[in-house]
Amino acid sequence: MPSVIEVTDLRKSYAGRAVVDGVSFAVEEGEIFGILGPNGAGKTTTVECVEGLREPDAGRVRVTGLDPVADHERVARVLGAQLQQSELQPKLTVREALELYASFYPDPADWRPLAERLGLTARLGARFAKLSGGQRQRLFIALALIGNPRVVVLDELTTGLDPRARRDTWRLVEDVRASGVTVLLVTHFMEEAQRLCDRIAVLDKGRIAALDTPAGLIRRSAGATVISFTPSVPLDDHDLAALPAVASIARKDGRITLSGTDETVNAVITLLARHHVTAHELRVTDATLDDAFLDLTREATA
Ligand SMILES: Nc1ncnc2c1ncn2[C@@H]1O[C@H](COP(=O)(O)OP(=O)(O)OP(=O)(O)O)[C@@H](O)[C@H]1O
Repeated sequence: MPSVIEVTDLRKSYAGRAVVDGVSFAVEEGEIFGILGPNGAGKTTTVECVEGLREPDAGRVRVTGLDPVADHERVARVLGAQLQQSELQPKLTVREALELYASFYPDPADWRPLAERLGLTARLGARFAKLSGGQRQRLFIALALIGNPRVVVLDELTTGLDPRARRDTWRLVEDVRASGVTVLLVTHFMEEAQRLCDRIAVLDKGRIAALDTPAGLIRRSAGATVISFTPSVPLDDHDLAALPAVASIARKDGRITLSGTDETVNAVITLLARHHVTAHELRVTDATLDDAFLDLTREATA
C-alpha cells in the first residue's frame, strides 16, 4: 500500500539559510508519526510543506499521492490540520465554529457526535475566548477532524496545557488513531512522543538525525540502561570507561551516571566491590527518550 505521506529530499531556505535540508520520511496508514526536535529544527516548516502552506524549494511531497501545492483543494479534503489560536475569532461560539468549518467540506462529519466524543457538548454555546486551554485544544482537534480526513496534522498540540489536560489530549489522539485516521504529530515533549508515537523522526538543524520507533531510538543512542550512584571515594574515569558496553559517562556533584546495558550494571557492581567502594543512592533505570534525544541532538543542545 502506498504511504499516506511521502516526503523525499525536502529542502527549504529562508534568506539563503537552509532550515529544511534534505528531509525524507514516509508515514504509513494508521500510524502516529512524530516529528521531534529542538527549537528552530525545521519541524513546522516541514509540516507546512506537507499541508501545502509552503512551497518547497526542492524535493517531493505527496499526501495520498497528491501534491499539496498543485492539488491543494484535493489535499485539503483528505488532510485535517490543527488551527493556530489566532485563526479563530474570539467571539465565535463552539457550535458556530463547528458549523462554519463543517460548511467548508463537501462531506463533513456530523459535528454533534464529534463534539460529544471530544467532551465539548456542554460548551457548545461558549465563546472561544472563554474556553480553557484544554477545551480550546479539544475544539482544534474537532475542527481538524470535521472534514473526515484520512490524515491529521497536529503541531505542538499540548503546549501550554497542564499535565491533566495534556493526558486527556493524549487519550483523544489515541482515539483519533483508533478511528482509522493517520496522525502526524509535531512535538518537543519527550514523554508525549514516547507515549503516543509509533515512529519518530528526530529533526535537528533541518536534517533527520534518526528515524525509528521510540524503543529503537532509545536502544540505538545512549544505551538502554542508566546506572547512577555516588561513590564513597572518587573513581577513576579510566576504570569506568573500561567497563563493558558503556555508552556515556557523566559526573555531577560527585555523582556518576553511566549509560550502557545490563552487562555494564553487573560490571559496575563488580568494580565497586573490587575497590571496596560503597555506592550511595545506587539507581538503575531504563533510558528514556529524553536520554536518547539529548544524545542524538547533543551538539545542538550543548
Ligand atoms: N517565514 C520565515 N522567514 C524566515 N525565517 C523563518 C520563517 N519561518 C521560520 N523561519 C526560521 O526557520 C527556522 C526553522 O523554523 P521552524 O518553525 O520550522 O522550526 P521548528 O522546529 O518548528 O521550531 P520551534 O519548535 O521553535 O517552533 C527557525 O530558525 C525560524 O526562525
